[in-house]
Amino acid sequence: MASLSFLSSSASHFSLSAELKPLTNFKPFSSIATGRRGKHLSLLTGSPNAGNTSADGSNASAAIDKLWEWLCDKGVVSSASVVRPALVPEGVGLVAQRNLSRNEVLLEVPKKLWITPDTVAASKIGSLCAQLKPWVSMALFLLYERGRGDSPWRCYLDILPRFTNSTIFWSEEELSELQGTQLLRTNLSAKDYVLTEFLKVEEEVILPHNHLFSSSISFDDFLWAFGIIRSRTFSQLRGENLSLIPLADLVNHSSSIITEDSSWQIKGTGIFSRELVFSLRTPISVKAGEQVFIQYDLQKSNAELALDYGFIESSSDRFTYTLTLEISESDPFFGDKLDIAESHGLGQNAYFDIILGRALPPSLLPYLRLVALGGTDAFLLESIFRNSVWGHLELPVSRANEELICRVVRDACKVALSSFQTNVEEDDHLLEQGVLDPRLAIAVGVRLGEKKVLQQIDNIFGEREKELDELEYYQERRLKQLGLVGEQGDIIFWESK
Ligand SMILES: C[S@@+](CC[C@H](N)C(=O)[O-])C[C@H]1O[C@@H](n2cnc3c(N)ncnc32)[C@H](O)[C@@H]1O
Repeated sequence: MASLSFLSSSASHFSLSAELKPLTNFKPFSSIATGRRGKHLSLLTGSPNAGNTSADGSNASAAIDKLWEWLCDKGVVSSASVVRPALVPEGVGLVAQRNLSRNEVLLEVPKKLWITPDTVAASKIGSLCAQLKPWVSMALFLLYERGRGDSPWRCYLDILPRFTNSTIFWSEEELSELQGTQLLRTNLSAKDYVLTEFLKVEEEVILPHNHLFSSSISFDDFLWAFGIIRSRTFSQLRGENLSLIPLADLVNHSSSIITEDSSWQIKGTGIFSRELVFSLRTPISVKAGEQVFIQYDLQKSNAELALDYGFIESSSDRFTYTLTLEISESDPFFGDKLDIAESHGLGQNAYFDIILGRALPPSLLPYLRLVALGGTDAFLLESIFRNSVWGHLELPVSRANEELICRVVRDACKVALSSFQTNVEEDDHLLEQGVLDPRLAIAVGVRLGEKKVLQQIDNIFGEREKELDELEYYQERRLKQLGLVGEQGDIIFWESK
């Protein structure tokens, strides 16, 4: 992911430099592209490379029917169930079998049917996976089970898509539409991360135990498993709690559902509530025959939605640009600045998500002023100011400091904007033209959003630059506090009579 980075250098002449640098804040749970486009409804039949596309929908429908039978056998669903899986525009989804009221329970999946790190531990490959990260062990488990002819998970594996429109599955050509975006960098670091994990697990587990895996496992296979886990796990079920919940993971996302309340819960049932079930509810009322949707995660930006699930939204709240600021180690005041930043919950590097149409994050300006602080303003870094310095940084410190942060931010925005191939008008025009390929629509939406946020940041600091002469700075505020400035801003002198 690209980000704006402001490195303070020689504070004595207030020089800051702006550069684009990779952002390393891809959150794992938090190249090789498959080269397949568009059609998302491709279901697995044994291996992603041998999957049937569901262009005619018949193979997909057969796989859905088998899943249903399997779930009936397990006692999870019955003819009385209120939802059933079906083919929908988003792939497979859950369709209401009768009118449903808000908060009605849709399904309950017992823990024995979840795929979790515990499921892996109890399997034949469990002992090999003990030291692995939860998601890596689950990825390996999916691939191990996929390779077994008699897998007890076959009916579930067969409804998993071969790919989604997540950017991790895009071809180089498709990715070129993201040129200049932070998403492109994040996607790269995500794939690098998966590759690193793959090479490690290949060397430590897969190759030494080749006989356990019926076919060789490639990076493409591992990436598929990563994409499946990433797109199908519920937001709060991460780390050790990472779980794939068959049937519940068929529910699709809708932007029109904006409730903050979670649509699911894990609760105890049976005698003494000992058996855990995953219970999914509908956040809104739904008519018989309509698809049930939930809100996946209100906090995710469009770049995160594109990377995790392969779709974006049009809401401006989803468009963000992450500013990365850094206190340079070569700054003569590095230690003091770091100390001040850390005592306010920030560090040597600080990331600020700027959201389209929203005010700047409150700690951005103080941090920027801190990074830029130097010269005659450096006295604020002295230890006697340690308890009050942040308060001073929340307001303009000096004209030079304020001018410097405006200039650096605006220069960095211009550099970032110049790295896109298209401008806002061209992207708007493309979107107005109508139906785009789904991946191109994601690319255009994301790059347009990032550019709009960059323009917004540039405008904010541009306006600030115009006000530099009117702003009140530290010295003036201090004189006022001491009663040394008159009503008109004139300095009061005491002359001896
Ligand atoms: C948890 S799965 C839901 C089941 C999935 N539709 C399937 O066919 O298996 C999440 C995936 O469904 C698709 N999806 C869910 N909501 C969507 C939406 N609003 N628009 C487009 N695709 C969506 C995306 O491919 C996403 O990665």
